[in-house]
Amino acid sequence: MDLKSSHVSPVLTDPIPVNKSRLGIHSGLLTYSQPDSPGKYSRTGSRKSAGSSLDDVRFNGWLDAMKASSPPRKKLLKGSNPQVASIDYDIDDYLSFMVDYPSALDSFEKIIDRAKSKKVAIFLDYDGTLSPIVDDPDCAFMSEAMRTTVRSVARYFPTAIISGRSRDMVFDLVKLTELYYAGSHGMDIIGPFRQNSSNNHPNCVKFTEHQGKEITLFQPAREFLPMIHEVFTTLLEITKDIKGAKVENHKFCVSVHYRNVEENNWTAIGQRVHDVLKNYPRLRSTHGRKVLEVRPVIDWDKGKAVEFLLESLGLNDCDDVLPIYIGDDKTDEDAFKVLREGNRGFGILVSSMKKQSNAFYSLRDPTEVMKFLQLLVNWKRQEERKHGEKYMSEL
Ligand SMILES: O=P(O)(O)OC[C@H]1O[C@H](O[C@H]2O[C@H](CO)[C@@H](O)[C@H](O)[C@H]2O)[C@H](O)[C@@H](O)[C@@H]1O
Repeated sequence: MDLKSSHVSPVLTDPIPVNKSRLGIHSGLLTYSQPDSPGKYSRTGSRKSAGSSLDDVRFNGWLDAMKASSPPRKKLLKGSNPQVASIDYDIDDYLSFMVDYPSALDSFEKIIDRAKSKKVAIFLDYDGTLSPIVDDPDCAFMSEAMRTTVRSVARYFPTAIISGRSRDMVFDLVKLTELYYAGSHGMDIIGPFRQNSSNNHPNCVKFTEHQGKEITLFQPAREFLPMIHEVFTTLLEITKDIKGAKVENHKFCVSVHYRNVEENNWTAIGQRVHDVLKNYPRLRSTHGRKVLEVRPVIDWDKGKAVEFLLESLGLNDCDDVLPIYIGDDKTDEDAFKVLREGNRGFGILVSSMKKQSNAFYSLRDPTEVMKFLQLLVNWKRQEERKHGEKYMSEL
């Protein structure tokens, strides 16, 4: 990706393909009143004009996806922690999944074979990767052991966290200054400053930290801030009567959680989000783990954020760089895809269930992620020790 030469805003101008087909499927019943005024930043009517039946089809697709993010549990492995929300271990499925996406722990030798004499860069998702999935998003804490491990990783490799949460929120959870952070699915990045790189992009602001370090703030969806705030307020209001619903403002995107909502209310929650978005053709919704994520329609995602950070780090088009991205949900697929298609590194999917992915390897849960990161650190330490010994013997 050459951000430098294009200087094109990632904001797309005409996001909604107009499909005129009418399939005549009736929509679900609304149990709430839509706000009279669509709000200052919305553009009423443009989605509605595509026909309500088309909306119904789209909505039904949403409902399927909402259900798909919550597959039924079958056989639970022993020793599961009851406080951890989603341990959907099905042993048979998991074993067949491992054939397609081998364990990164079992394949560690193979991985370091590729890493030898390369600069390894580490990209980490937060929820479900560094912290276990729990019922309350405010309580998704990472363990001290994981924090210590991530700190060691950052000592040896350039390391960034790329999360759907707001950048401030993910920093408050991780609390490590040694890393780079990208919040709101990569739409809010704090990265290193590099002259003559994508940092010259118009959406980049360079500034100097209090310790004197020059850094770059990149926010490609800045113009959406008031719109996102407005949508957040609306979604908060119209879901407040649904028990268990939770709406989070992540600055450049909004999360609507239904993990704690009774399944027979999922239609209502999906329908309300869907109806609000009819008034905002420049926003779309994606599916995470029992969460609908409302975000700007811009050509920017976690994959683009990886490319941006690699370029900022001076690691973009080198054959001697091996980026590794570890993540657990659909939004991480954009990053896996960038690495797979560019044949430049690989993704590791954190999952205990069978899934289709652009990743190459898998890890079952954050505990395995921590083991993998520790193996990487130990390997790097040994490499450095070997080089040190070789250097001394040559003196
Ligand atoms: O990109 P990520 O760092 O993985 O963030 C994705 C979403 O993570 C959070 O929600 C998820 O984790 C919660 C805590 O374990 C869980 O309760 C929820 O069901 C999951 O969807 C976060 O709250 C969302 O805003 C992020 O978009």
